Amino acid sequence: MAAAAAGATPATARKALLSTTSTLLSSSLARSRRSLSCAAASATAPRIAQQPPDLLRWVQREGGFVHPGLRVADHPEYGLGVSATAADGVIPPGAVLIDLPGRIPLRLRRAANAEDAVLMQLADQVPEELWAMRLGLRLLQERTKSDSFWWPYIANLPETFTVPIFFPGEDIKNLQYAPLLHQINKRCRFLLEFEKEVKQKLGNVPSGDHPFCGQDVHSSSLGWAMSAASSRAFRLHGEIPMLLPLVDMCNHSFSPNARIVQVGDVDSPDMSVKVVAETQIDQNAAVTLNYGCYPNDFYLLDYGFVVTSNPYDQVELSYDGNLLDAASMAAGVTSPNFSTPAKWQQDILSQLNLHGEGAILKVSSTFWRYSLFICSISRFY
Ligand SMILES: C[S@@+](CC[C@H](N)C(=O)[O-])C[C@H]1O[C@@H](n2cnc3c(N)ncnc32)[C@H](O)[C@@H]1O
Repeated sequence: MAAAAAGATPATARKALLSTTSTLLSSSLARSRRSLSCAAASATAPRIAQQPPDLLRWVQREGGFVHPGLRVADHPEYGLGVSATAADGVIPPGAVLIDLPGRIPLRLRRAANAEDAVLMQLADQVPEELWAMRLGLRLLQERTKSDSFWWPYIANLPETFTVPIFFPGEDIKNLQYAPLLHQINKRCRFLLEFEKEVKQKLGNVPSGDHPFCGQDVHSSSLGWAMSAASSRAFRLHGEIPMLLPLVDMCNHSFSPNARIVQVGDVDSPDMSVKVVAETQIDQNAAVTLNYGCYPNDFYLLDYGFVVTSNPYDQVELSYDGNLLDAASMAAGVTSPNFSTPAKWQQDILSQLNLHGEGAILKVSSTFWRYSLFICSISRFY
């Protein structure tokens, strides 16, 4: 992801907020199942439970199907992953790899009782673009229950996530890409504000209706839950985001060897979610899914990784005449006129969608489009 010549940033305010926020969000996530306090990120994130139950067996016990030639194993770079075993021969295209009955996916549902009603009221306070926080609230609710049906799933989740809201302030600053910084900033600010709203709401709730079993919820536990949902949820029919145990152990590839198929409507009793082999899967090969054709800033923000040579990557460029004038003067140009372009120059900027309030040019990383941009700019001056 290349850096863009974007507008000036309110550096001091942002620095202050981000350093406060990252300190707050990277406090530690305790190992105890019932605790909602949070831990600093590490390269190979430990799981919520030190010795989590076997996820594959749990899925089978709850009526799901797992292809006998599959296992969950460490991936050298991506954490855990699903892969084919060495022993069972190749898996042919079209084979069902995983089949989850409707009771296994975890999603936010309309309120069935008082504690769910409170949860829904909190979820309704979350803007739609932060859908992962809504689903995260549901996950957090299950994480606090001592008898959660989903405990074997939750126990296998990472204790920490490598998404930028948990980066130290210095690392965030080094990202140097204004649209991404804006999103990180927005999320951090939201978490700090939402923590207050949650505390206020829960302060008036009778203990029996408390959606988190009376536990304190703070920005780092909310951040954990939001990151778990953003990096692991899938939207299938009806665009309802769901956490899909075991399926979400599959890592991402733009050339995946498997795909997800939803069978039946999300509310129908016979709904199920399958993972089906798209291509032959060789012994020991990783089972991969395509998480979506998104640019790298999206992948970094929601998933905490970037894809090398991402064909969907793009950068946003904006034209800030004052900033360019200031930079030119700092570089020794005596009278730059970036801030007062002539009519013909404005026309070129307009063609590039760089003229006018809020104008932004999205440039894909494909070489010829960069070249076109550079040619246009060099014609400009
Ligand atoms: C849906 S989970 C997959 C299971 C995960 N590896 C685990 O250990 O639980 C998505 C996360 O896996 C990692 N991941 C998946 N695909 C990746 C890839 N192609 N490159 C780097 N990291 C990847 C990232 O940490 C991402 O947030």
